[in-house]
Amino acid sequence: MTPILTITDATLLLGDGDETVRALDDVSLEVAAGELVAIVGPSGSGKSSLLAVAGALTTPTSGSVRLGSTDLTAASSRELTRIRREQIGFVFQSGNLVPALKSVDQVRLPLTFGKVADPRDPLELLAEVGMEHKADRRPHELSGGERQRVGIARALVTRPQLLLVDEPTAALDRSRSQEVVALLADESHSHGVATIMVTHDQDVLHHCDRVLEMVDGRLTPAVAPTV
Ligand SMILES: Nc1ncnc2c1ncn2[C@@H]1O[C@H](COP(=O)(O)OP(=O)(O)OP(=O)(O)O)[C@@H](O)[C@H]1O
Repeated sequence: MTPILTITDATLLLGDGDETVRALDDVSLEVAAGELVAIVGPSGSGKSSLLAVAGALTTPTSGSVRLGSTDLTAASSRELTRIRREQIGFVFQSGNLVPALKSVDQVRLPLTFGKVADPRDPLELLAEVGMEHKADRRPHELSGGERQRVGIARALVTRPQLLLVDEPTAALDRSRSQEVVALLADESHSHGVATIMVTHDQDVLHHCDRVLEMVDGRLTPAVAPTV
């Protein structure tokens, strides 16, 4: 099967002169449609850098990144902006919702930045993540887990091929964490989305199809899947 995301020999140097940090060191990764891949590893090991490179927010110093048939390392910044908006969904630590907007408008927001070929219906998507009954609520009226659900719906409204998720359970208790990652697994599997999730949370890894570990900018499949 052709992977959705293919990172080949990516190295990312950050900083300058004597202060240069090898944030990514010859990283290769393929993620297939419908696959949920977890990235674990110590603080400062390069996990955020990997998400930034996968999400076309940063171009690696060397190596290549392909999304479907598009080489992101060769694309113009205008093209990258379009790809990020239409083909990549981002989910952040605590939902990153806009304080003034109702849930349904949070989900609709990515559709207001320009034309999207085949958007999901925001209300249907809210129903799918179990939040249709709170479509009119604003973030301060929602729990942490509910905010994450809305954030996940917002990331999926453009039908992205790739979903990048940064520590989705950082602000959640154990049972909410399980629910949110189970939802991510379900959405990835049922809609064929290639998903990469960075997490420190060992308790949610059993929901993931693969677990990789980042150490000193290098990616290894060293972590045994936890059941
Ligand atoms: N803009 C920058 N300039 C210089 N060095 C940077 C920059 N951003 C990150 N780094 C360094 O690159 C390395 C990887 O950082 P990164 O944020 O990718 O790690 P991480 O695994 O996501 O960490 P955490 O779990 O704490 O979020 C670290 O050594 C960090 O200090």
